[in-house]
Amino acid sequence: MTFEGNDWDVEQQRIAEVRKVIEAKKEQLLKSTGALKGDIIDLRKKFWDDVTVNFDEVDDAVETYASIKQQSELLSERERSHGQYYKNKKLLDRMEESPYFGRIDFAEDEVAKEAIYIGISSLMDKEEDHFLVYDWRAPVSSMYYDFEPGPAHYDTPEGTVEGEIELKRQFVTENGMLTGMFNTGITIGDSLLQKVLGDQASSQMKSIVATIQKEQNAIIRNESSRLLLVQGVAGSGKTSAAMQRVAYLLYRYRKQMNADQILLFSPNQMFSSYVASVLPELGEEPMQQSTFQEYVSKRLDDEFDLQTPFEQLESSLVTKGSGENHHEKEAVDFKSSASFKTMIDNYLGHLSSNGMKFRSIKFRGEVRISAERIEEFFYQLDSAMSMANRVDLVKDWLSSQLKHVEKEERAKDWPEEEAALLTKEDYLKAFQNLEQHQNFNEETFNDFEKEENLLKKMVVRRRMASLRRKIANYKFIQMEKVYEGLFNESFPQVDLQPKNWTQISKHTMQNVQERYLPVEDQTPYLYLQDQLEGRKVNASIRYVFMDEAQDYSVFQYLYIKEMFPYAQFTLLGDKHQAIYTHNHGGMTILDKQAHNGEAKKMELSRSYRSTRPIVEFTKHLLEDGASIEAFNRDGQLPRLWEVTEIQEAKQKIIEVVQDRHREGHETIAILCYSLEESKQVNQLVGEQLGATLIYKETQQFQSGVLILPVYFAKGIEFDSVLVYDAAQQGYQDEEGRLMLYTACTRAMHELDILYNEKDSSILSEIPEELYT
Ligand SMILES: Nc1ncnc2c1ncn2[C@@H]1O[C@H](COP(=O)(O)OP(=O)(O)OP(=O)(O)O)[C@@H](O)[C@H]1O
Repeated sequence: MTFEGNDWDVEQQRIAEVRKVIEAKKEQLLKSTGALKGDIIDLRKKFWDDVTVNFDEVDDAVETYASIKQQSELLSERERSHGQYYKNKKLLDRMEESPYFGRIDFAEDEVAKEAIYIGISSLMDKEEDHFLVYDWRAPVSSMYYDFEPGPAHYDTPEGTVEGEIELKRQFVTENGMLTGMFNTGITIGDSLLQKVLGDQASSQMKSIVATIQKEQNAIIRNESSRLLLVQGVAGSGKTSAAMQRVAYLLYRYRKQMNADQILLFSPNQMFSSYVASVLPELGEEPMQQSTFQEYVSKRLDDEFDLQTPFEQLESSLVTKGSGENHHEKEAVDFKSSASFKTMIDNYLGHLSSNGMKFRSIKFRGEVRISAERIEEFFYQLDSAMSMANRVDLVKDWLSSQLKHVEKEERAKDWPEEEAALLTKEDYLKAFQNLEQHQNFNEETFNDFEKEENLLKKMVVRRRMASLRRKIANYKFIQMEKVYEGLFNESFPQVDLQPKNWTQISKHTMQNVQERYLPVEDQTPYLYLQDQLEGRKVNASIRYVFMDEAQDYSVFQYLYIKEMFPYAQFTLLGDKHQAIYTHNHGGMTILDKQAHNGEAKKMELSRSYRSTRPIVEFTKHLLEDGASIEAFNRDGQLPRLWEVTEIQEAKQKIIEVVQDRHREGHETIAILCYSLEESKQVNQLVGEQLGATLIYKETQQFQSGVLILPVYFAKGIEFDSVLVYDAAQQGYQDEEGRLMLYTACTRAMHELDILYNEKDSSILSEIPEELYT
């Protein structure tokens, strides 16, 4: 709508005034920062001037230590404040560009009426009396997202405040100048959202605070649920909601919590880098981010050749239909389930009385404490104790046994021989050691016998260090054998076993013996290990977010949950994008039943990413896609291109990509069924298009022409998407359908689909008027 000149001018005038205040605050900040910076430089330069260094006597050393500590605390306190100032300055810079994005005029009654301006952070006037801008996360700001003009209310710690919104307005400001202004509730649809969604894709996710939708706001501000499940269709803003929720929680609990106490599990590293900029953009520190695979690798990489989830998926995709992976699928399904966890719990009960496997402790090639002795010691311990307690007692016992071994070894000849070969540095070290611990002076060190004893002790200690380390790390348990025992006939669990248990068992044992651990065995293996070793839980994390949650198995979720017992969980995902092998047809952790009903579930059914024609098209790829709503943004109908031979495909891809380039699109993805297919397509057109092949998950997301398998594109979006060979066999079953849906829903503005023979494919189910 057009505004009367007056309204526009008044708002532009206010922006200018607020910018002046921002400018003044920046100057003030700069002054204090300048002083601080000077302090820091000074402190660093003169660090040692104010420290009295004296190690002559013990008392002097203690004093020296205290004075260094005091000085470095002073320095780090100054550095921390400087960091805070720097952060505030960046926030003010951003606010100077665009001081606020929204306004509501809220009247509690005839007298108490206020124009509330909403921005990324709050701002007080010069006198620090009134809010010129309210933080979008403040209680009063929630009305901006939740209500159209008319009756409205918001919650405060003191209770609910009711009133009337008389005006709701959105602003677009660039470089401090008002470039757009919309009164909502009068215009049809959301003009600002239209504008934002029409923008080009970016290699970094953007914040959505100016246009958060009501249903997303409910997710962002939810505080009551310990477990929040968000099922949202592709492009409905799940990841966006998760990011703004992190920012909200950091604001809401700013006195009790910092960003290090929030952890996001993301699907892959490419995604991690894609979302990394959102929180800094909102003036917050980024939360911790990890992929579950990173955690698993850290724990098991030394011991096993680990399959990655992508390798698992690729292998299942390329062998699909060949009948080769039939048993594998059954194994994956079972090992991903809660039943398998129950089976392991039962197995732990069984291990309590027999079946533990230990490793003999060898030193210099000789068994010093045999596996049988360790086993005997373990099983004579009170079985009422937990397994982890008993294992710990074994560890203590072994450490003490090792002392005897050490003593015996010192009496042998080899330490003396090895001591003769010690370097000068070693001697010096020994001497210092002696001085420190035994108050020796130089003369007594010349005592030959003492010197020799000390050196022998040192030699033996050194040789035994790695053994001690191994014992401290529970390497005396033969973990891989204990895991194998789970699949052994001596532990019958008939009621829980799946149909092909014998075959599954054989295959698993073979893998473990070959030191290869497929994805489905990794979490169960870690779980069993943790139960035996009594791994410490992480008590500091308060919130855990799991994005693309449909891709985690029930077992993985239960494992993660136990790892963070004090955390509240937010799981976000889409059952229609469940393309991982363990989830076909089954329940995902987004289902309430997976949590015994103890969860709050919220649904997002409107898709914001893609244009209306793309959403209308993609929802027909699903059998139950009818409830998916499109946001009203215009665009071209998706284009289907029939090609019958490879040279024709090559020609078409080049033509389409060049057209999209000409139209001004920067991020163009050619999405393929598998990595194998991506490589073939790259061979075909990669060079000519200057395309980048994404072949591993650690690659950074970038703009340009990208060729990648669908599973790498999860969670990410592109201006234009070309799906290659969409009628191929692999896309025909239920799993394939979800993959094709995932692929097509990555497109923001343009969707092109290449196919060979569409008649018998899923594409033939789509009404013809939805594409050209
Ligand atoms: N309220 C909003 N305002 C502006 N943009 C939005 C809003 N909600 C979503 N978007 C945009 O829609 C796109 C999709 O959002 P997002 O990636 O968060 O969705 P998603 O549900 O996680 O998608 P998927 O499941 O397909 O990965 C992004 O470009 C995001 O910026």
